[in-house]
Amino acid sequence: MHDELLEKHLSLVIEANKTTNITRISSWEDGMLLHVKDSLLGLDALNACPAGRYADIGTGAGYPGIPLAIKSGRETLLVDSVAKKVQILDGFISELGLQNASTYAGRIEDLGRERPGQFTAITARALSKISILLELASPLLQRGGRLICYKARVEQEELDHARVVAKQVGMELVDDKTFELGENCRRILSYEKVAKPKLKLPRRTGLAQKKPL
Ligand SMILES: C[S@@+](CC[C@H](N)C(=O)[O-])C[C@H]1O[C@@H](n2cnc3c(N)ncnc32)[C@H](O)[C@@H]1O
Repeated sequence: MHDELLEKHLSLVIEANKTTNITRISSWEDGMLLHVKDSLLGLDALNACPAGRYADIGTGAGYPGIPLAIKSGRETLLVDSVAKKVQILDGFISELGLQNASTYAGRIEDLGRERPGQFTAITARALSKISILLELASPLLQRGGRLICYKARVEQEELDHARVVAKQVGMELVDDKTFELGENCRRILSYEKVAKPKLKLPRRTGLAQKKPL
């Protein structure tokens, strides 16, 4: 049943992509590997988060958010700033009959202002550097909640800077695993909210990405 839903989502994505650009992946084989299998590599990390609401920030076509919503059963919010993508996601949710998923059309920073501390798990794939993800996720998370970052190869410089920013925004690296994914690799890093941020978050909308900490 779950696998059927995962496949149905992928076929809806491939179909929608013919008229609106929501992903650069267009073949079934690539989609099964680089969207479905890849998304599920973070399932253990998600299951390690405290019970509660989960958000996939910068979800695009719903990866990894929709496969993780299907497999975990968590209450899931799919967040994207592009209204057209969110409209397509709403169609996916209704076609798939997902009772536990909903969408937010807007910027992550605005969600952070509207629903501070309301999530126990956040995922982000192909969105930003880790330091930026930490800044965006911290205000959304309750203490003990986790940000799960899907990365490929990560330069030491990015990790070092993430460590500095994590301290500023009250987060700490708690898990770091690397998986094989076809010819590529996927590294999944989880950061836990351990303290109040040392600065007021979210900063003005756009600053996290335009003027990173
Ligand atoms: C490269 S896509 C990745 C999509 C998906 N996570 C994946 O891995 O296939 C990044 C997505 O993040 C969204 N995005 C970027 N910045 C955002 C922000 N500040 N708030 C909400 N969505 C954002 C974009 O609209 C885009 O759909």
